[in-house]
Amino acid sequence: MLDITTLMAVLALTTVTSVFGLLVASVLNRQVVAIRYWALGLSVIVCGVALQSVRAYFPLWVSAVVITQGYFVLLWGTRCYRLSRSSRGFVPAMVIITLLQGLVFFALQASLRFSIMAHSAIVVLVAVLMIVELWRMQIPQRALVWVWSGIWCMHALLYLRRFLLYQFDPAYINASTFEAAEKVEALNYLEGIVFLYGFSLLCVILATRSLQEELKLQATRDPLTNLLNRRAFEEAALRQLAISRRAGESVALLLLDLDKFKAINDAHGHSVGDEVLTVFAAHLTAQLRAQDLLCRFGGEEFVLLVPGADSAKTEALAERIRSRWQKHTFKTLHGELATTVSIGYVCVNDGAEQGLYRLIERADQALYEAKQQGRNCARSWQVERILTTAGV
Ligand SMILES: Nc1nc2c(ncn2[C@@H]2O[C@H](COP(=O)(O)OP(=O)(O)OP(=O)(O)O)[C@@H](O)[C@H]2O)c(=O)[nH]1
Repeated sequence: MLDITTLMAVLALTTVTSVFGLLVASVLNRQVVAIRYWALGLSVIVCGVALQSVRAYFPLWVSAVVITQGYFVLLWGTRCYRLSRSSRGFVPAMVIITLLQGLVFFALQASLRFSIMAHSAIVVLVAVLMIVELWRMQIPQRALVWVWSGIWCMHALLYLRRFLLYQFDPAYINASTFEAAEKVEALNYLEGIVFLYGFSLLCVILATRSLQEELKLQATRDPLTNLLNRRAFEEAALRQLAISRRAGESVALLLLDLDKFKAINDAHGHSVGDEVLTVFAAHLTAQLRAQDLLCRFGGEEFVLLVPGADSAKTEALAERIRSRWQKHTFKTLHGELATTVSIGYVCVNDGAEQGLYRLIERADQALYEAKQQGRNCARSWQVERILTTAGV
């Protein structure tokens, strides 16, 4: 049998090193909000355990509230991790949980057995929610989610066992002092050591993964509209064109340019201009299929690659985008604002033998035509005719 004093000393050391490691990691990974909560949660648990060790001066129910509170802070961190941002309402939520737990543990303070059972039930509940939170995320590295689940499952099972022992086993039921109860909990201390090291290591790995995702996003996305940026689009479009070429399928490329955008900026300010760009990006995204590639090409210009689209489909798509967009209105300080878009497109049936840059060049020529023809219209590079002149 393992010596309980040794186990407690190792557990204390583990807790201190884990908390220290997480605090350092939270300072180094400031962008990842979750790790701050995880570090804070473990620190709160450490404070609770410290209070427990000076129970001669502090009522035991206070340390029970503090320890279980720490678990809820960890849960809050995992929620922030899932949402990829700081979630509002942390302070009110924690105040409510503290009050509720305070009431429960204060009411149960006369019974060590029921206090320990309540403590165990709360830990089991939080452990289950910790697992659910991570599974709700679509993390591609499934191994991470499984290890996280394994660690929290083990923690939940140990506390469930503890709950059941205090419910049914006379040896535990009759342990009337904290010292006596501690002696039958060697397994919990042992698990605590594994849990703390495993959990803090996983927190650091998850934070690193989150940072990598963020960097990838910054490298491939336009920050204002969240569409593909030019570089990412070119890479994806070249890949798609090679696939289309092999399959011998048609492909369309559309260049879309918001009309008189400079005038919008000048009259209503840059923030309204930004709003128009964001809403236009959402307007386009809503009309596309998963395989279509949409990119903010620069300024108020967007490019769209539609695999498998023939001339008729492309014409219909361009017209749909154009006609629906002119119905959008924006509320501004100077009243309602409506904008229009000009579109130039090119459609090839031979699997895009011309290559990406040739297609862009041709769509650009068609767009130039559309602008020359008075804007708010779509022009094809092949068949030089205006699809509609509505609103011109
Ligand atoms: N608000 C905002 N404006 C931008 C952004 N990027 C580029 N612009 C502005 O977009 C305007 C583009 O103006 P122009 O290229 O003259 O085109 P236009 O006014 O739309 O005229 P036509 O294309 O001929 O209809 C410029 O004033 C840029 O400052 C952005 O991210 N946000």
